[in-house]
Amino acid sequence: MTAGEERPVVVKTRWVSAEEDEPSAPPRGNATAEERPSGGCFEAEVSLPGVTSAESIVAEIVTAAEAGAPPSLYVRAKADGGGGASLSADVPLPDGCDHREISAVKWSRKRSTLRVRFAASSPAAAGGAEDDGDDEDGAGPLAEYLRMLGVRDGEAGGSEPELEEDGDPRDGVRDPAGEKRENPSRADGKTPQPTEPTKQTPPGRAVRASGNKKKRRKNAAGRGVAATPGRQLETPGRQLETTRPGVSLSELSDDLAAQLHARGFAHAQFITRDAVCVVRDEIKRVAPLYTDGEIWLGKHDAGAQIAVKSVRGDRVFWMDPATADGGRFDAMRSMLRAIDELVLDHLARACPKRLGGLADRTHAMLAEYPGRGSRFVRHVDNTGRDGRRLTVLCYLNPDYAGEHGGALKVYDADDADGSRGVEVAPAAGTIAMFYADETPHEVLPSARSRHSFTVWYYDETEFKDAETRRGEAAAADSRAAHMPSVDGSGGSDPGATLAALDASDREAQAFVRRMMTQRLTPAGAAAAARGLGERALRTVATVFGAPDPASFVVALTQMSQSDLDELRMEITSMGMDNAPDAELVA
Ligand SMILES: O=C(O)CCC(=O)C(=O)O
Ligand SMILES: [Fe+2]
Repeated sequence: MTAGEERPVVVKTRWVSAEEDEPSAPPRGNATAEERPSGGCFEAEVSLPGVTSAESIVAEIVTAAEAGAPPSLYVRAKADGGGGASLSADVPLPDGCDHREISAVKWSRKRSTLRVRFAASSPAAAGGAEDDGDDEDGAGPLAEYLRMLGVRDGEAGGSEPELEEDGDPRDGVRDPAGEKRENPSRADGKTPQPTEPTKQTPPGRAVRASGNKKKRRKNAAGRGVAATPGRQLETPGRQLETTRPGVSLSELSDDLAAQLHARGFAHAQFITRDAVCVVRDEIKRVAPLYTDGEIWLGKHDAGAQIAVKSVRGDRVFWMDPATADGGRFDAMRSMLRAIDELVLDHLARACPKRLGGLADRTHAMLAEYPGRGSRFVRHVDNTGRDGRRLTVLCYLNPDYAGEHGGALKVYDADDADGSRGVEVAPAAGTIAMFYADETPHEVLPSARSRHSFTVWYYDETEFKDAETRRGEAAAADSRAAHMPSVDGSGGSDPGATLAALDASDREAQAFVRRMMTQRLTPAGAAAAARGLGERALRTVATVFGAPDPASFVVALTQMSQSDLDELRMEITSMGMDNAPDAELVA
């Protein structure tokens, strides 16, 4: 364990027997750290004196750079008051503890302790649990859990007493599958606000919607979809906005337009639950093709596109027309046609000022938030004038219930402190839309798998301007491979964002990932940085906020381990803290 710089951090570890781990079991004597019981779990309790909110804790599992070193639970936090002392603890995880399987997390605000339980690995899993060099899961579920704790813990207090409870350590222990969890959103509907990251959702391979407007209008009969009466969903402590009685496409458009006028976003029941089931059945076929949703870390002109699960936890698949037209996605295509008609023919007329210039759209992005607290922190989709004007989502969750969490939370464009967010349940067939260039929104932690698809409609003029800028940038710098290509010329696989990254981007990305998921020494990090190509190093320096590549390498060599840890944590928690020089762009 490494104690923090200014305050003592006490770490207690122990093996917990299966009986004690079972919430309904009567208390038993604890197993000691040495006696590993069969079944049960390994528990690490980290006391963080002076820390009063889970929001100021970042925790992750790090795998050491050196072969053979055990993975560890690395916790860093800021104490309140007096300049906010930094605390950190590095808890090596013993053999027999599956560092990939967090079975419970509890934050006790009263005692300022964070308790994390890991499943005991089965003999077969124990072998497989060794670091295989795949760092994808490094910052995984624990960080997400902590975000959930942050959501539940806070000033408003009250509705989730187990988080504040001292006493029996079994209190408040959570089921990672979310089975027994209450809605992870705070009862007052508020979510702790990261200072707002500017963030965009990637258009992927953007395309013009097939055909011209007239043709689309002709095709968009909306067959196979029908609006139906909505229902109200309740969740402990608050009511989610959901749906309203179904109507025709033009009536639906009138309603949505009125909502857009009044508050900048809109939602309604769009397709039936049955239609949702058919679509879900269709998209099962592409399930293996989903890849991690990515965000852009860095600035507009330099950065790396990477997956940061704690910021954006979905997996996505871009459905290009060739796939959609392949004859196997009839319901999906029918739904898209109906949405095109709704937006391009009805809403564009009803909201001429903001939507009158809509012409084309991106491919449909299928997304799944896999549960386990996966979320997408508050962001605005289009902060770079990339042409996207309207975001349209349709939710594909036939059995959604409020306690599953995962609500879309939408804020007024001028709601800087995020106090006036409205939650929309991702219930089967609900359509939601908002202005892509001005509406902050987030996906609250989802305890269950949550499916949706999204299309972004372009404003023609802004899009053309963006295209011109991209053309210029591409001529100057082939990094334009990052940017959407309207004609699909950037590659043949719209799902594989990574494929569009050139070699130096990949190099930069690998370095950033390594920095975020492995506990490198400063010398090791500097050596790795020196090994980067010139352009990758430039990108990486920008991501880490260095003025230039050389200073970045020098800074790494001069850093202490705790400086480096701090830097890593800053990057890991981007989006929570909005590191000052960085933009988050998805
Ligand atoms: O799924 C949602 O409700 C919103 C997702 C989102 O904000 C995005 O993909 O940019
Ligand atoms: Fe978004």
